[in-house]
Amino acid sequence: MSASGPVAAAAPAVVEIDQLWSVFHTAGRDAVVHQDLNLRIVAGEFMSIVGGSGSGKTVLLRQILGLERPARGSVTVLDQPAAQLGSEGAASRVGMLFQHGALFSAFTVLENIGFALRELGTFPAALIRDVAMVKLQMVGLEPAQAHKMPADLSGGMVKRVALARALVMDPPLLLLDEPTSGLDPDSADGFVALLRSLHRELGLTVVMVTHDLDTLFELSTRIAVVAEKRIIACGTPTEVMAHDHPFIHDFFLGARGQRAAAVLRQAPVTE
Ligand SMILES: Nc1ncnc2c1ncn2[C@@H]1O[C@H](COP(=O)(O)OP(=O)(O)OP(=O)(O)O)[C@@H](O)[C@H]1O
Repeated sequence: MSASGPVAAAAPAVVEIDQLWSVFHTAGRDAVVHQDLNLRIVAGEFMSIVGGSGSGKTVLLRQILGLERPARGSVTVLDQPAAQLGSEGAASRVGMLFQHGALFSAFTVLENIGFALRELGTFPAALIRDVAMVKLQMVGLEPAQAHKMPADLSGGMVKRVALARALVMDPPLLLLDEPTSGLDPDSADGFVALLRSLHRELGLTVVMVTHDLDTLFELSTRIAVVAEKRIIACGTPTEVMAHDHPFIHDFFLGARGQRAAAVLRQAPVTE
């Protein structure tokens, strides 16, 4: 069933963004990044956010994480204002994969993965180790990697460890910021395959920011396009590509976009 079909339409909202304004006060003036931006992301979908450089994609992810506050409007995540997610327990609701992995360099792989559980201060160390070990294997890493330091990992392994850390508390919502950036083509393909299988097997709702068209077409059930401070188009990849807007035209219909879109014709993404 396509994500835009009746099941997805009837699914509960995991993220509800209503009339959002994001405003930064810099150098004595207000810079408006989002103006009356609306977006609804439902359970089980893989929503990608695309837009030009500086269009406000990362700020949107930070709003969903509760790291930025709406100047006006609202951002609701799992029926709660995003700003109230707080740091305590937030990892059980939303997992975030930052662009460069952002591992703690002084911690081992296993310590990185178990970080959010350790911070809670309520679980015995042995249990945290066991859970972290399960997550390590879930992202396709061998137990032998558990005691390595981040500096000894390849780029692809760093991303996998960061993903295991984001999922350590089994959050229903996963945010990905440029998940394949900095990876060589083979590692990127492997990571995309992992994201695709975890999305399906764990029933995750995923929100991803990416510039990479191959990643976009391989994974997205829907795409939201940010331009002119709002969402100018939102729908299945095919629906969005049919939209008549100069950014969409340049982004999708250039030679690179056409090549990447060929994957849609071979194997349409389904839930
Ligand atoms: N903390 C901040 N203070 C002031 N301005 C900010 C802040 N964070 C972001 N901005 C501004 O908001 C705008 C949107 O930034 P954002 O990082 O969301 O863009 P983006 O779409 O993710 O860009 P890119 O694709 O280049 O990463 C930019 O003009 C940026 O300078």
